[in-house]
Amino acid sequence: MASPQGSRAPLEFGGPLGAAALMLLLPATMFHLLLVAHSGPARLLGPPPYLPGPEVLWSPQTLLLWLAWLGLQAALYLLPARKVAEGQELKDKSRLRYPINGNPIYDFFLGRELNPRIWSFDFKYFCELRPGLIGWVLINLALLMQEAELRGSPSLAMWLVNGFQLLYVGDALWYEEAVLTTMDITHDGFGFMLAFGDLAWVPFTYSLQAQFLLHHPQPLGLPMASVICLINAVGYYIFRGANSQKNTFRKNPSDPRVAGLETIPTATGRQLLVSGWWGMVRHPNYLGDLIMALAWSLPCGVSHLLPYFYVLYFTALLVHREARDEQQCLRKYGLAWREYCRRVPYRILPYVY
Ligand SMILES: NC(=O)C1=CN([C@@H]2O[C@H](COP(=O)(O)OP(=O)(O)OC[C@H]3O[C@@H](n4cnc5c(N)ncnc54)[C@H](OP(=O)(O)O)[C@@H]3O)[C@@H](O)[C@H]2O)C=CC1
Ligand SMILES: CC(C)CCC[C@@H](C)[C@H]1CC=C2C3=C(CC[C@@]21C)[C@@]1(C)CC[C@H](O)C(C)(C)[C@@H]1CC3
Repeated sequence: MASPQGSRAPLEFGGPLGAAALMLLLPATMFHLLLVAHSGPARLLGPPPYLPGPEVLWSPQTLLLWLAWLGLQAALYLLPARKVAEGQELKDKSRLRYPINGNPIYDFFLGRELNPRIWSFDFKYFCELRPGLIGWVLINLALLMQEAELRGSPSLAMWLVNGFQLLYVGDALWYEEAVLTTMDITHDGFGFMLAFGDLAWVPFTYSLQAQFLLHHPQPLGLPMASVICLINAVGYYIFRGANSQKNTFRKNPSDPRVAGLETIPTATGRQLLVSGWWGMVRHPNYLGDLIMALAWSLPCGVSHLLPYFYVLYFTALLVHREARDEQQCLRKYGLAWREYCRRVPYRILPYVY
């Protein structure tokens, strides 16, 4: 197994200090969001309405339920009847690495092991998708049912949020293999960031809009709902189009769907797309994802900032992620990457950023 970063790779996320701060801030933010979503004023920036005592936070049944959920997902993951896909080849496959003076806080946050496995059970790949994403959909569904119980039927806003996010998760599971080329799998280790991110942050904060709607019902008329559906459809079209175009190209550049696209050759033998979606901005998939994020918040109205937390967080995450990817591509492709940046100057939003 290899370490995700070489010993001289520059530190990311603000190094050990940034990593330590994030490990305190992220769980605190998650609890704050959940407490505030349930409170009357639902103020994103105010103090939490109350602090739950340990008797509320600790429940053996909940722990058992959580372990059963992970156990079930692990059992399904291990089923022998499954498709096996190949991941990216590691550069130093044949060499053992001995970490010297690694920073424990930074390493704990980003993880030292790139592919922690026991036999064929890959912890990072397992956690990245199924438990958190399906858990998110189940939490949304539970909130929808609770709303039906409380008010006679689920609101239109709740249906939209559930529908949009179900489509997003369904898409991720349908194109499961594509996760193998994401930065999380190819570059990042399996540390606090991904373990907490996948298993806690995704199901609990990504379901914030549905949690908000349960406690703060919002009127939504059909014309506005149609506009929001259109926004989500445009976002999904860009997100899926861009991701599929790159994945098809990376698998087989002479596939007729991508063979006509203009490319830049690189010293590694790989090529960079410079027309189609990837000629519009350098991260068209992020743009689509962000448009969808907006569509998930709009059904919650504009009276509160809280449901827009996801849009704000996600913009920050993708801007930071884009910068990290940029550094990695510059290291990988050198001059060819500079040429790509010259030909496609905007990163995420055409003519703006
Ligand atoms: N919902 C959520 O919380 C999150 C969702 N996402 C989504 O995950 C998806 C994957 O994102 P991510 O892993 O960050 O990165 P991308 O799928 O955007 O992949 C970036 C890589 O694509 C390749 N590439 C870049 N430009 C080109 C080009 N012009 N032509 C060909 N290949 C190119 C490079 O790798 P190489 O050349 O080695 O192939 C680069 O490192 C995105 O859709 C994103 O929106 C991401 C983070 C969080
Ligand atoms: C806790 C921190 C603030 C941030 C942690 C980040 C993680 C939550 C995200 C990093 C990359 C992710 C991806 C998805 C979910 C969120 C995390 C884990 C993804 C599985 C969502 C569905 C998409 O279709 C995808 C492209 C498969 C995503 C891959 C990246």
